[in-house]
Amino acid sequence: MKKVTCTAPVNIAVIKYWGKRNEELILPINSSLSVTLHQDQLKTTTTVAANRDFPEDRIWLNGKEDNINHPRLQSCLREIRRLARKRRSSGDDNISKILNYKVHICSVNNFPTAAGLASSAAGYACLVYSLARLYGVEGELSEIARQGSGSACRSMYGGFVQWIMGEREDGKDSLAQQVEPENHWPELRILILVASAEKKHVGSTAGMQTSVKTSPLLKHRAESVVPGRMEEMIEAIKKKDFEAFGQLTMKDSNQFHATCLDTYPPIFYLNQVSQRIIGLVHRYNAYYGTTKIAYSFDAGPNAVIFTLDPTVNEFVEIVKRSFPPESNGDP
Ligand SMILES: Nc1ncnc2c1ncn2[C@@H]1O[C@H](COP(=O)(O)OP(=O)(O)OP(=O)(O)O)[C@@H](O)[C@H]1O
Ligand SMILES: C[C@@](O)(CCOP(=O)(O)OP(=O)(O)O)CC(=O)O
Repeated sequence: MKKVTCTAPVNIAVIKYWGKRNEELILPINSSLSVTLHQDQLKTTTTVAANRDFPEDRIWLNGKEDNINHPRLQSCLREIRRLARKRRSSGDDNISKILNYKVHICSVNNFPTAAGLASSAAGYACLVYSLARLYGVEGELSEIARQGSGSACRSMYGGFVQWIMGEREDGKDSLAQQVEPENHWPELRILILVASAEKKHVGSTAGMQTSVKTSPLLKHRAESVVPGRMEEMIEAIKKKDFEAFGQLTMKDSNQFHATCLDTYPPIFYLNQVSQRIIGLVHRYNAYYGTTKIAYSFDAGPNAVIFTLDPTVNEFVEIVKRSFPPESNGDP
């Protein structure tokens, strides 16, 4: 038996991906950019084992058996095995044996699954990386992780990562690329305020399909807004300019949720707690006359807060005062 265990962190998009031009290959209608969290925070841990006694491939997600025939899971397995076969044909005998075995995959998220906290990103990045290690496959793996879940390709790298949308129909140029490494902006802090750990009603995949079909705002965003924002965001990150970084992050999150509202029928991911957090952040920044805190919301009500180290304690105190424990269900 051969067994490998790996971990992969969640990434939080500050320029959001929303909408595909190819559903099967998972090719996006716009580029996106994210910050990958540290390995010791929100993460997936996956163990993959290959054994000659396993009669079939199987997967367990958070302790419960899941559907191994899920097309996205099958795409990742097929692509990694294809690369492994290529390696075998170039003379690597160790791989031959394992390629004849079935695999068991066991994956655990240390945070809520399918609650808008990018579990599919960490989950598929971890799956692809673990399988690659099992089969001794190396090289550009973001293209395979992308076929599990679009946002997963960005979790293949640490630090600040862009997913370049690409132009080719076969998706070979739709890849993740590190913009700056993990240690680039050590003062940057990310806090997650969990407004609800419930599974969301409209998943990202289905939600963005409806948006592509019905939202004129999404088309405008992809064609005329995101290209400029990608450039501005990369510059803000390179210069460690929090004012620019924070404002772009909030504006992009707001526009993403505006496209959800522009979708027909509309999709609501934010709830009253999210709206109160947005108000709190803007009041805090207005008080200081500068952007000291920024928020971003994925496809769910949970807030991701970006700030710099000296601001953390004061802001956390304000959140605690605004959402006392007895107000139940709040962060
Ligand atoms: N550890 C994992 N291993 C494999 N697949 C996973 C894992 N975690 C989540 N997934 C898959 O991802 C799905 C959830 O993805 P979905 O996009 O709906 O939510 P999310 O990723 O938590 O939120 P969002 O992408 O909006 O931030 C799960 O139903 C499961 O199929
Ligand atoms: C709002 C988002 O988090 C949407 C993520 O969508 P997914 O990557 O989960 O969607 P699929 O490609 O269909 O699996 C924004 C982002 O992470 O860029």
